[in-house]
Amino acid sequence: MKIGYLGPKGTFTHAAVEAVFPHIPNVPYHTIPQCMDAVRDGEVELAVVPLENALEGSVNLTIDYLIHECNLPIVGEIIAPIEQHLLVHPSQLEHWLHVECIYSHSHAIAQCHKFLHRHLKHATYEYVTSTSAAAKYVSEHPNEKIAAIGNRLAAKQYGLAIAKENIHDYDYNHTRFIVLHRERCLLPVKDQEDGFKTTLMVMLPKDQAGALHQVLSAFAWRKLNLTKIESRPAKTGLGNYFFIIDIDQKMDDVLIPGAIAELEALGCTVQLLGSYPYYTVKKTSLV
Ligand SMILES: O=C(O)C(=O)C[C@]1(C(=O)O)C=C[C@@H](O)C=C1
Repeated sequence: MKIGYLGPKGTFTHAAVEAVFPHIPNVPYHTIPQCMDAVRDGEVELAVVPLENALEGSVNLTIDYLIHECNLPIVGEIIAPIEQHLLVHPSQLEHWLHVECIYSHSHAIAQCHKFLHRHLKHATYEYVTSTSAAAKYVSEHPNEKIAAIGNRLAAKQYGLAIAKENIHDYDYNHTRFIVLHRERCLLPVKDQEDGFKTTLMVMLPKDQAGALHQVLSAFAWRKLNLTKIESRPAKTGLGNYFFIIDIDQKMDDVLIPGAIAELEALGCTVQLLGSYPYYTVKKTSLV
């Protein structure tokens, strides 16, 4: 068995994979869609990709590619703490306040806006596919006045120095990663899961007054606790949206199937994206 992840080596996704699947060989892919395609095409059995960050919100590319392009079931979730550091080539360490351009993943830059505004106002941003891709670029251009935002694992992997630690703007910084497989399956994880979730995609019937209220009632009167509801454009016309709904429990025989049947009776299209265990990674087991 092999696990694909958003690479190159040293991303937060890589750290999450190593923490939960330490004995399974892993393979880096350049982009989130490439990771998902690798599972669909059978190059790897599992893929781990970022889904949502506590400070910056959803990783839209993951949701959109999953819904519109590569419909794989979610079979697990990893929740990991995120610590962002400012990384520079060791030769630039003393001059980090003069870096002219910051390289990183858009989510990582967004998690550090207050720091960047306060200390590096003059710098421009270069958005790349991952934090470790940024670290790699900085390591390969020692004479440029540039820095990357990334983690300790990337600093070590690419021989960079940490100019400033913990530059994320709020202490509680965690990211949810989803684990994808071609079919529903049990994960090869030794640790006890921390709980279960069920994720649905719901498309409302067109222009119906109170439709969202009725959808929420189907969960509310069954006392199904929702941990997330988010809308994304259906990409079929202005005002057309689908909802991603996370329910705080495993698929059962009565309540969730009953809620789905009620939504369908209301004219909604419902798709079960997965019912899966989640694992919370402790700070010490990361980088
Ligand atoms: O670039 C990485 O290191 C990733 O694993 C991607 C990603 C993201 O997409 O949110 C993961 C965690 C952090 O929130 C920042 C970046």
